[in-house]
Amino acid sequence: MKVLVSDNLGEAGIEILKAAGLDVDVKTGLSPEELKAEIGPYHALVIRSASRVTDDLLEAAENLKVVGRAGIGLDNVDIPAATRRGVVVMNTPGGNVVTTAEHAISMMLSLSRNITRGTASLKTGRWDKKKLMGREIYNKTLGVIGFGKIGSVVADRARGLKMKVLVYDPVVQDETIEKQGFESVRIDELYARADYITIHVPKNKETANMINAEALAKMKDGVMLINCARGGIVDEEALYDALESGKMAGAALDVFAQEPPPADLRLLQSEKVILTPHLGASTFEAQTNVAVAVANQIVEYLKHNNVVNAVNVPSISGQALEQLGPFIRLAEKMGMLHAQFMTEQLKEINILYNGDFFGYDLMPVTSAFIQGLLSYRLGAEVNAVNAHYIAKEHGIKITESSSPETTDFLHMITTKITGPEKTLTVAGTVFGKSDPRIVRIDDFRIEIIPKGHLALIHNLDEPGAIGSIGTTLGDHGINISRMQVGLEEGGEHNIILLRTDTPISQNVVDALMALPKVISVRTMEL
Ligand SMILES: NC(=O)c1ccc[n+]([C@@H]2O[C@H](COP(=O)([O-])OP(=O)(O)OC[C@H]3O[C@@H](n4cnc5c(N)ncnc54)[C@H](O)[C@@H]3O)[C@@H](O)[C@H]2O)c1
Ligand SMILES: O=C(O)CC[C@@H](O)C(=O)O
Repeated sequence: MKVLVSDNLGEAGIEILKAAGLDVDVKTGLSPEELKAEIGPYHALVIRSASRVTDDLLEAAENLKVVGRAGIGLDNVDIPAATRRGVVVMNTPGGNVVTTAEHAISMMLSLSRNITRGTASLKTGRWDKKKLMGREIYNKTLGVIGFGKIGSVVADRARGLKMKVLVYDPVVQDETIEKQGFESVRIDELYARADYITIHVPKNKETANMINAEALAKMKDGVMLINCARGGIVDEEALYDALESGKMAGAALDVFAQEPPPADLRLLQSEKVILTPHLGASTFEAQTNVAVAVANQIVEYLKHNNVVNAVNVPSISGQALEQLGPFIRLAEKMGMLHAQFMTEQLKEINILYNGDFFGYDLMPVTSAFIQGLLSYRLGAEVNAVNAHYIAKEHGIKITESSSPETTDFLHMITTKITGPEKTLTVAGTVFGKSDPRIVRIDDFRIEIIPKGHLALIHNLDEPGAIGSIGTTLGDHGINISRMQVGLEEGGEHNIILLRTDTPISQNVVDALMALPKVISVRTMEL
């Protein structure tokens, strides 16, 4: 398996990839065209924020299975396009949280005490002691917008500096914020009361340009703003105007609408602005953390099919994988079984989970079922990442429900496929810790390991029927390793489920069909 590292990645991560036996190439600073020309043979792409993973790039990435972002932000990745093409996109939340929070605090302190302006003026031979009068942050009010991983660390560090902290986050409950000792307020109150405002929200439709002229007008005179989140959350022109008018006393920016910012960006000329070139996550510690995390995640996925921290497929890891893994494998086989039975158009998929599935989200199991079902018809491009998407694209309705009630088994998955004319129900369970079994096909109760060559035969419930089937298979050199016979509801037909050591070819099916007591034969490969 080949891994391309197209942005700077901590050495520790590269070592992990190599130690896992992966073939690693580090090629940084490639233009989009160069990256497109290189990507073809690679199975994994490791990026930070410089490489752009566009639909166009993905089209050329014919072997790509996973994009790993050493860091959090994924605004340089076309996630829907990756999903459509079955490429897992993963990031490493957590690894650079403290570092970025510390950067925001550093920016606030630097801004308050004119550290950068003092440095610059001294280097030009000046002694601007009077001009560069600062302000204390002690007892001042910090408004934190976004109380996620980074915002909550910033709030905690600010408390340590004896600041009063106000928090605005429409998602986090007031009680959660208050329990941690901070005051939860609405946004306008934060604007009205804060001496410093620091932004820690993701950039999305709602937050793009959220700090615009209107928001700036609501802020306290002399406020200072820190943005170590994403460029484009702050309207750079409106910010420049607020600084020029004296409404705002200073701003610290680590991120820009365009990176690097254009040389004619007016903000670059303002004395009241301090700037860093997206350095929020740039410490040795954070880069080691994210490099190690992304490398381990890629190894887990490429070598063990274990998806960790993915943003476009339900992630599963550790204990969850141990407990759900057998059900995931069972569900995929059940999907394959359905696909071979139900040859008509698919309209609807219903999945019912009975029993206690250890409290886990069962989405990975459902995805595996859909993957098994659709990949049989549509080929290997259907995988757990894009299975839901492809089903939706084909107009197939999917409903999933679960009930803690157990039936005949501790855990049971019942899947029903509806086509224009027929329905098919298949149920399965796992015996012990990892022994999958199909236990029902429509009303036929069975117990079969979903593996190998199977045949389902309908025959008349008359003496000699089963014997003639066994003899015909034997005449063609096919050994039956397992046979189950059931009586269909109503009693006229038998259903025989056979497992054979070798596949049953079409000429054998024809020979079976020629037997007077055989009504139908369907073979399956699981
Ligand atoms: N400068 C850097 O190098 C650097 C490094 C890491 C992360 N980041 C950026 O920092 C930001 C925060 O990262 P995080 O890991 O803390 O994310 P997170 O997902 O843990 O937290 C984001 C928080 O913002 C809240 N939020 C969403 N919309 C909001 C809105 N309209 N108003 C107020 N709150 C809102 C969410 O509820 C969530 O609690 C992201 O934009 C991330 O890309 C930058
Ligand atoms: O890789 C970087 O330096 C950017 C980090 C940061 O913006 C992130 O989103 O994790």
